[in-house]
Amino acid sequence: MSVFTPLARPELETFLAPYGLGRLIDFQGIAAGSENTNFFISLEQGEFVLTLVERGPVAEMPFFIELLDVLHDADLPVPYALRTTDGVALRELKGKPALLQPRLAGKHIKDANAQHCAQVGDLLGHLHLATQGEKVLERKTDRGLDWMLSEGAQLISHLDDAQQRLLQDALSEIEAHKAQILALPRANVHADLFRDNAMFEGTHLTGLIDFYNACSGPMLYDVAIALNDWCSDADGVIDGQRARALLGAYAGLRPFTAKEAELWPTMLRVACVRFWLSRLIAAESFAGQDVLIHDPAEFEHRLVQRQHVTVQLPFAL
Ligand SMILES: Nc1ncnc2c1ncn2[C@@H]1O[C@H](COP(=O)(O)OP(=O)(O)O)[C@@H](O)[C@H]1O
Ligand SMILES: N[C@@H](CCOP(=O)(O)O)C(=O)O
Repeated sequence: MSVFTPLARPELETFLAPYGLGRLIDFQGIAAGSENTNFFISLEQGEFVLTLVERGPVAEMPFFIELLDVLHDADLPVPYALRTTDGVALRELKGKPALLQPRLAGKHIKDANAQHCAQVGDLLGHLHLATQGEKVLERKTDRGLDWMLSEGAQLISHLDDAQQRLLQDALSEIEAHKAQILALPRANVHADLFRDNAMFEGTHLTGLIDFYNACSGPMLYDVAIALNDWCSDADGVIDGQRARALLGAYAGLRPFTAKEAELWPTMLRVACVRFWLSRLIAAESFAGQDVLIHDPAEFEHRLVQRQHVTVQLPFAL
């Protein structure tokens, strides 16, 4: 489980009092998640989630709070930091940055179908429309192309021969296309829109959570990250029906450009490298600990399958 910082009822009651949301009825640590400590909190006035930020870009909490405010104001189903009666959003508990957010309805789904994927494409399109161009809130990702190149170069000797060839080819491709990728149309990107960061009621998308990888960057990168998770089968092969549903819904809101269509296969591979590397690093650094570790091989297989991309971007000449 991933409750890194346990909390006792009295300290929680003291922390929650300034929100003016009534007495604490119940609270429960959330086992899912791998970065932060989260609790479901029942107060007299509703259901909430308390997050203690454990690692990652702690100093950049004001960016995440501002971005979620923008998206909430755009009526997107995202959490946002509730304010105390004195107007404070970012607080501290047990020495960690702490946020109280509304609890969103719905649950994660494991087996996505084309309807789920269309909803994901639609939400991603709205997220990008709300933040693209001059509206973008700048934040450089800490897991961008330079990070991939330097971490990849360090990790490559830990891999077997076939894996080394696969990774080396992908790193060379990143190096060769870096400038073109960074010149693609930009917005704020979630950068981690996996099934375990979205919630559904039936086929209705009710929540997008976990914005701690959000940054400013190429919108196509976000589409590739989402498609790699939502539209892959167990062997990493892209499911054409789900992929067309996601891409079609997205393109209905924001048509892809010619340059995006050209870089699409490359971007799918870049998005595989990003999570193959972060999972390899997590598997090494958290080995033997009680922390949720995702299987790095899943992205190795997806990267193998992305060597020949048959699902093109819907792009009108
Ligand atoms: N605002 C929210 N509403 C409902 N559930 C939430 C909310 N925030 C987090 N959760 C639940 O907590 C789990 C872990 O949250 P997440 O942000 O993914 O953690 P981590 O940053 O540690 O990966 C999610 O899978 C979800 O079930
Ligand atoms: N969704 C990711 C985990 C989040 O990435 P991280 O780099 O912030 O750990 C995955 O499934 O690997």
